[in-house]
Amino acid sequence: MKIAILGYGTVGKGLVDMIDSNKEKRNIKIVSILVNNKSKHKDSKYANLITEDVEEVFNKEFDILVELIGGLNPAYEYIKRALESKINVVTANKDMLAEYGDKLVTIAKENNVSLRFEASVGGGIPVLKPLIESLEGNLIKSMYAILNGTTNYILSKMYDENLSYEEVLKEAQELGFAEANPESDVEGYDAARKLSILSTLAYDRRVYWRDFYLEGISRIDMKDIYYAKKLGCKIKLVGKSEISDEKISGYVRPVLVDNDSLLSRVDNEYNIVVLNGNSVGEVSFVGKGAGKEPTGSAAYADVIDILDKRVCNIDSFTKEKIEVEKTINHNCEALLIFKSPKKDEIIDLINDCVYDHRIIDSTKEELAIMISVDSEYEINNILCFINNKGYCKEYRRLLKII
Ligand SMILES: NC(=O)C1=CN([C@@H]2O[C@H](COP(=O)(O)OP(=O)(O)OC[C@H]3O[C@@H](n4cnc5c(N)ncnc54)[C@H](OP(=O)(O)O)[C@@H]3O)[C@@H](O)[C@H]2O)C=CC1
Ligand SMILES: N[C@@H](CC=O)C(=O)O
Repeated sequence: MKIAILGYGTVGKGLVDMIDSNKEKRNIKIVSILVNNKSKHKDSKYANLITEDVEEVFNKEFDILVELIGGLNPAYEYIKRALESKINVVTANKDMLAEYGDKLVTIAKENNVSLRFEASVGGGIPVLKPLIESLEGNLIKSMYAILNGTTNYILSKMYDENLSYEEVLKEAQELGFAEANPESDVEGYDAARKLSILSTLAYDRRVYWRDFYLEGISRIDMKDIYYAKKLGCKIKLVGKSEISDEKISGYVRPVLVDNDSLLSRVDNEYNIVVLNGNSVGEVSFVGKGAGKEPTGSAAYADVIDILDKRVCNIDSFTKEKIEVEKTINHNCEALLIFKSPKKDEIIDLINDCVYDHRIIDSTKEELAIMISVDSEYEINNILCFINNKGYCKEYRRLLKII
């Protein structure tokens, strides 16, 4: 089996190492490796196969194209070209799947070749294959997950080691966890794209990532961590979606999770996906969600599946787009934090509106109150009243998973 690899960065190197360490078992020959800047790779393993010219790659003969460049362009053009030339494709590119999954799946089908993307969700965790194959007979009703290694790493280090957001983001970049533009990680886009891929496959409807409620971690500071600790919780960037009555609801947002919960035990670059099927009940998949070896392992598994001629059904991408409800319409708890001198007025107003609430902290600068309500609409109303009355313009809210 001959393969060409586009991209020789974190994941590309992880894949090449795995191919090499399994040489005795599998006969996979790398014919070409495309990079952006060849001079960076002059001392690399396989330096003789490295090129900056994509035509040089496509002039070679190969059975699988592995796309590990990232981003939409030129990756889309290269994947499309390979599929149209009846070449199988493996990719780790969730940006691409989330945006153009429907188009690419159609092209792959028309040309009778495989498009595999296990590494695009959950790094090294085998989750797409079990979802598509092992759980095929289940109706998946809901899922919740930690889907971004970089943000989980940042939140863990802020919590455990009191390190600043900026310091840990830099570390996550050096470790190869972060995207080329880390805004994708910290603003939650990456997690939302992964949640949309999972949701599309799980609910057999095309779920578009921008339709989820979306909030990242870039505004989480040490004060939020302080409140989380005080409440016996951690803060995690969680993605959640569910289907009911032909409607999907879903979000990616930072939430408080109890210290003894499943999510709370998933730290650093680890990810977790919990799926709820009608027959199987809850099943969880946990493992490293980012980094060279884990993601290389997932891409390698896709190559092997193609080599062994195992095909899987990913038609859900071509189904009609389904509407997504962004607001939580069942009971929830939230920590509201107000920066305002009008604390008494805010407390009185909350007293009038919410039966179940408790003050967590009240200092000269800040008031923190935990409230329990029947839906997120109530929280929005309270914040709207407070704002309209001019009591506070600067507030934050952190939902708690219950
Ligand atoms: N890092 C991770 O943990 C994970 C990453 N992914 C996904 O895997 C993919 C690759 O990520 P990662 O390995 O981290 O990225 P890197 O930035 O480490 O590597 C990207 C590689 O692609 C090459 N490249 C970039 N742009 C071009 C271009 N226009 N033409 C040719 N080559 C190009 C770069 O060349 P050069 O070396 O010359 O700069 C580099 O070799 C992305 O889609 C990412 O989202 C998925 C799961 C986990
Ligand atoms: N930047 C991503 C890499 C893997 O998908 C992450 O941090 O999870």
